Amino acid sequence: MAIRLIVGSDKAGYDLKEILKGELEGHERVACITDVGVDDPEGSTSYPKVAIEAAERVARGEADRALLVCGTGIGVAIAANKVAGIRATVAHDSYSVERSILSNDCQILTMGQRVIGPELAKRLAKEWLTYTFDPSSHSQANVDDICAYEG
Ligand SMILES: O=C[C@H](O)[C@H](O)COP(=O)(O)O
Repeated sequence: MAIRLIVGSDKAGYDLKEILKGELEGHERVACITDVGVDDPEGSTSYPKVAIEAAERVARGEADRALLVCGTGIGVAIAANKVAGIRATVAHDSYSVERSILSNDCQILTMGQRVIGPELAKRLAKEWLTYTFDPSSHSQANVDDICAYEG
């Protein structure tokens, strides 16, 4: 099933967010893209506010996944993980991107504009879309333990 995707960033991630949005628009695995900001390179909304807005939309079932960018990818991951039910991680390599879905069933992938180049980021984002968590895999029990802690 095609993915309803959210993208978002602070100003430190704006350029890469725009590049990734452009790359994924019209992708066969993407049903739609909702951009929760920032809307320009000087946008003043903080990374926690953008990340929490995106994560809450995913948690409410309004979108399936989010791709968030800040300077490092760390801040948006920390903030998104504060939202109940959300599993978010920064990843800048192919194996971690794969395992974020297949091991951890993460709904949110984050990247850092100051860390990764745009061509690798585009490739990883497209790879990310090809993976689907298998609830019959052994990894489900691990994810269940995370969910059980959240209550
Ligand atoms: O994780 C935080 C991000 O990298 C953010 O874009 C920049 O945060 P800073 O300005 O506090 O370094």
